[in-house]
Amino acid sequence: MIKISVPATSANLGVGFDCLGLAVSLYSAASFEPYDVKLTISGCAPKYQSEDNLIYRAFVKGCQFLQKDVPNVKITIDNHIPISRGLGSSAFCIVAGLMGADAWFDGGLSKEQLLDLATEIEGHPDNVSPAIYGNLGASFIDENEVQTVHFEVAADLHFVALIPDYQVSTEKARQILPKEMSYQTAIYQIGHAVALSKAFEIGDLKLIKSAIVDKMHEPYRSQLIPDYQAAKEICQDNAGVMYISGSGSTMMAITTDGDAADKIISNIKKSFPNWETHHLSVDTKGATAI
Ligand SMILES: Nc1ncnc2c1ncn2[C@@H]1O[C@H](COP(=O)(O)OP(=O)(O)O)[C@@H](O)[C@H]1O
Ligand SMILES: N[C@@H](CCOP(=O)(O)O)C(=O)O
Repeated sequence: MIKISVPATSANLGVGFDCLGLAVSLYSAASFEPYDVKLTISGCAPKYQSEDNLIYRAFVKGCQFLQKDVPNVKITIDNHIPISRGLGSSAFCIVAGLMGADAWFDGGLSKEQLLDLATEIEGHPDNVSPAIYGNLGASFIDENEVQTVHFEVAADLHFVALIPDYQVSTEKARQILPKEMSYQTAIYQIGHAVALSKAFEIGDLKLIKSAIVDKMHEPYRSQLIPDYQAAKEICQDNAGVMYISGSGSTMMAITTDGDAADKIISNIKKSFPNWETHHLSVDTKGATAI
């Protein structure tokens, strides 16, 4: 049996819209086995148990790229990444499906090929890059070729995923964004994004706090998260800083102190007892066949 484990990913990191993404220590896995009918899928809601399933679609794309007939397959999902919450559940599906096909045929796909194929399906590289490589990825697309570089993140940074009990669809969160932005805002974003990447690498929380403040998507998307302001205040009151993870609804807190992370969790639980929270570290390995 082939089993692919993929880390959750937190995209954008504030100012790095569609470019920056971080792999974190929360994992989902998908297993692939030969079967006697075309397709059977378990471990997900009935609405995802069809040929439209994103893991299967990526598996088919992987087979086609390797010029192999798509085999009958049983897919079993062991899911821990909440769906449509801004933690890269779609990147998990895409990377797992492609790597499943590669392992099935011993196809020898390079990570670069995997990243190109995964980005083609996802449309943006910021989740799939760290899902494949681990760590913090900075990526861009040039004439259909995806370029990515990786930063190791300082080990003393703590991440806390604050996951509301409501979803935000990535599609809707992209539609509400303005079509243009000014030169002035572009200059602001570039300077902040470059400084933020360094701040993560050296673990400088003071610099993270000023560099992470986004003007490109977060002011618009915060309107889709009714509890954004309250969550932000809880993080700030407990020596942390917070950004919208991916397109939301998850908000990610960063601290340099385990006690502060625990305080953020207990205060969030008091105000929002139905939210899920996870105290996370950075995943350094990316997706693996296990
Ligand atoms: N465990 C899963 N099982 C089946 N489909 C999934 C799973 N996780 C994610 N998906 C697919 O990915 C979509 C969510 O993608 P998206 O809205 O981009 O959210 P996210 O922010 O979690 O990546 C779902 O609608 C579904 O098609
Ligand atoms: N850059 C994308 C990232 C979406 O991430 P997801 O985890 O919400 O799928 C965006 O912000 O739209």
